[in-house]
Amino acid sequence: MSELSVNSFCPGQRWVSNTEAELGLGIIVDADERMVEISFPAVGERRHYAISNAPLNRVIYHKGDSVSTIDNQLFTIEHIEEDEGILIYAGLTANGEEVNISELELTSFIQFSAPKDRLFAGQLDSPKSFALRYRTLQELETIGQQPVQGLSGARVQLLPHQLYIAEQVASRYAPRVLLADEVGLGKTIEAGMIIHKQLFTGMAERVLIVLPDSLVHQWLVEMLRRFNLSFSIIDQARCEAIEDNENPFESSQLIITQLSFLTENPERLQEALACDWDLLVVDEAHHLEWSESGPSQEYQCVQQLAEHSRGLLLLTATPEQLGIEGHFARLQLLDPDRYPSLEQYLTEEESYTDVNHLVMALQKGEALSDAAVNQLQEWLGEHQWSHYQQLIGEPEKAAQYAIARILDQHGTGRVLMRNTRDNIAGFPSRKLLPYPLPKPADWRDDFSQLERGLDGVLQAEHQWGLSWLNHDDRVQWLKDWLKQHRHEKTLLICHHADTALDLESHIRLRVGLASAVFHEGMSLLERDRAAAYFADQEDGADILICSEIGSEGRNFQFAQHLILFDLPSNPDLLEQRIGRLDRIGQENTVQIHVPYYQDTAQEVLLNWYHQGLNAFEHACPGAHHLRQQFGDTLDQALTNAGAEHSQLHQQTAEARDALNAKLAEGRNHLLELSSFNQEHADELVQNISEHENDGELLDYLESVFDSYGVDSEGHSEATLIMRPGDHMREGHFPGLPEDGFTGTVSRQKALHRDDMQFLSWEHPMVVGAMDMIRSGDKGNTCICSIKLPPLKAGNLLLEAIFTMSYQAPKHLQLSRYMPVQAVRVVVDANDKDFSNIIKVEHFNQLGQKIPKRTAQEIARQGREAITSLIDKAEQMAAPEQEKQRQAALDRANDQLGEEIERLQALAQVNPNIRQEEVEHLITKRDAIREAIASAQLNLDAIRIALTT
Ligand SMILES: Nc1ncnc2c1ncn2[C@@H]1O[C@H](COP(=O)(O)OP(=O)(O)OP(=O)(O)O)[C@@H](O)[C@H]1O
Repeated sequence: MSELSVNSFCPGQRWVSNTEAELGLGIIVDADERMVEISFPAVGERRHYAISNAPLNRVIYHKGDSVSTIDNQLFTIEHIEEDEGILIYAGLTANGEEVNISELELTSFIQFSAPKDRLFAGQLDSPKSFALRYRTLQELETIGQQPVQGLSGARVQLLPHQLYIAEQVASRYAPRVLLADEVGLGKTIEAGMIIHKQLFTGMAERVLIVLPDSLVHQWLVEMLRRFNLSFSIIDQARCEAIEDNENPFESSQLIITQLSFLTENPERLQEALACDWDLLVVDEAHHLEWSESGPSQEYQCVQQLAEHSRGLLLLTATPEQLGIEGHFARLQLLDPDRYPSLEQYLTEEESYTDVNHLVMALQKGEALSDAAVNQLQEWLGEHQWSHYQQLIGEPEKAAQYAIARILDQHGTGRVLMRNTRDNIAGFPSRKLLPYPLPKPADWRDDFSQLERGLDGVLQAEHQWGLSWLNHDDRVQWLKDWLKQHRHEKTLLICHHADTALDLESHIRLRVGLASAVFHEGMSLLERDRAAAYFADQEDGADILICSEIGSEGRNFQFAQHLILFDLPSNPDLLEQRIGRLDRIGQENTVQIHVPYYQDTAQEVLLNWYHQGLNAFEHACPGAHHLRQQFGDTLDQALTNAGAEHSQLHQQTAEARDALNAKLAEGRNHLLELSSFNQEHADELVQNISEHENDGELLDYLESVFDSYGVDSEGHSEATLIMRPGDHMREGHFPGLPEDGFTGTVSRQKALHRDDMQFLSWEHPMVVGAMDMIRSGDKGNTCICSIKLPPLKAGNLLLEAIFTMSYQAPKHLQLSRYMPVQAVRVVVDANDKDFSNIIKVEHFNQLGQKIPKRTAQEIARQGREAITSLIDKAEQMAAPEQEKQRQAALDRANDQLGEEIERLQALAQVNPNIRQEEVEHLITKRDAIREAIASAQLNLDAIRIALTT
């Protein structure tokens, strides 16, 4: 081809820009001795260049290349001729038709992006860009191999119990789980981590969070501030702003909405149901009431959504708050195969102690009695038993296998995760401070005669009606107390909004404290403002007075004092109230102040909670059960307040101890086993900590910023200020706002400084930059010179990087079986394999940049030699293709095989499992296998080095 005119410009010739590849294929319009004019029809632009340094490369196709004409006719070149400087390509179309096409007739819509095409089109990158590209692949490979992938970027303290649950749950395909940690242990954070990991690893794309009204803002802020996840709220206002026929739930991938919005607007529910969801998250799930007589509207709404979503996270600290049936119904929402009937569930609960004993024996490696072996065989079922038998030569592995199956299929199941304060060190204690007040003379005890029944006594304000503030001694007590505790942040919870409102205005006027009120009559915005005013440490409210809605989900751990102005009749609600302060981040003993009237039902309830359940100073896991067990006796005691009730307290306390012991032996221990494993959790923490702050990320970012023209300057240790530079290569840099931002790689700093973002390998800017580099072509071709003494001068060396690529429907999520794994090959003209001898660092350090024109000349003149080097490299890398396919297949078989096996085992005990379900999984596994089998190893980047 050397006789073809490659360097002189002639109108009609096709050239390409070296610096603006996106312009497509250009046509020379005019050329004289000094200037050349070129038009780029694909983008409708023209450029004028001085001939001496025009950044243009002549495009000459070669025999065997497939090219397209302006009319989109594809042909393969057979022969090339030149006619007065213009190339004529002769070739064959797909139908075998012979064509003669002038280069003028070729399509202008081409982009050279494959490394080989770019190299021969003279589009060469600097050694720095090549090094950055390869480093990006290596970093992606490291990230993809870490079990903590997706969990390390959140701006949170690394708490083992949360990381453990998040890792366990988020690694599953379409997880369906009830997160039931005790109040305040961080379920929102766990859910955030799970969502983030699923999104980060491509296992989920569309997420719907359904919340009680009062928690919308808090979730929105937590998701953004802690996880960089930007959710959109869909409510009435947003729907009105959206076009008539557009489904508002399609307007974003990440959506938060209110449960009440869906139950009150059936057409909106239908719109939500019309969408495809990967993950549905429902907070305060105990509100989804269900009983055999009929499910609540809320339950039905979530049930429909749950059927339309692959994954489901239900969050509640008090799963049994509204009854065991409701708890069961929610478990059934999550995993109908595992929880086919209430009856079976109740029977199973009875056998948790036996399950626990067997699991413990297996864990300790004890010899099993004949009875235990029979039991194990029965529980495992035929298929799993035979698998267990096969493993028996490796006792530990066999035991682990059996334990996992028993816990899942006969224990508390893999859908229920619960951590308790007992598992977690460092929680502050709680202290009850009761304040007895003499019973007023006009007190009405007989609540059967009161309009509000028991509430008329527990919520004393009802005794006096509208003028209650003048009569109720709790009000004076409160004023006195507040005067003694001025400027100590205090949360007061009472049942009714009206009570909260009356109290707040009274306190504000009479005590002169900065106060705020929080109740269901306020708009969401007003409530959030009130909560923020209370949270403000410098100019904020000293006291926040809440109605019952303040007792759920909200974060008030910066306060130490909780005043319970009345007591709820449900002990789970009591725990929810205390949980506002007794949560992660509380640094002091939580002081629970309870004013009450002596010799009234208030005193009876207080004493029963305290002496019977010990519910003020400790979370009481069996509270709901005990409330049911002692319901009648307690109700009687409440009507007979003046009597002695120590026997009831003692009986309750004994039952509590017995129940706790039973739970510890059975359910709770099983839950603990599946919800927490200290050793594994510590490994996760260590794994994240190890990679943090090691300088690698900042160093990487420096190279990226340097290459893409982003300005950055040091702010303080481990902290950078970043902003778009004046000479930024791309108009836009992913994740970098116009006015820049400050980011730190120090987790501690990020936790204390809201004005800084937490920079990690999972930060959107870092992910965006890596994605841009990986999917773009910058850095995929490079020609340099290298001096390596043993190698003779004047030879070409090729460093080729390959990665696997595949075409598969997104829902198969192939990336989780086939993470990035670059293959690097170095070869010379004698076919000698230097891959393990000349490392990438050698090239990076010894490779010298050479003038672009010279490099382009090398590419042109060395085309044949380079092509043959690439062919050789492809042959050398080829076996990796099979290896990577096999590794991906193994991963897919492991994960999906386990799921199929589980379903088959459950089907033996649960006739509801349909054969189609099993078949569906098998079909999916086959599709994944097929996609993996067609994955190809492709050339990602090439660097040619001329030895000197
Ligand atoms: N890992 C963490 N790092 C920093 N703060 C955390 C972490 N986990 C939880 N928190 C904080 O602790 C508080 C309680 O967390 P969260 O709201 O997730 O708890 P919860 O279990 O959902 O509570 P509830 O049962 O009341 O709904 C929140 O203020 C949260 O921001």
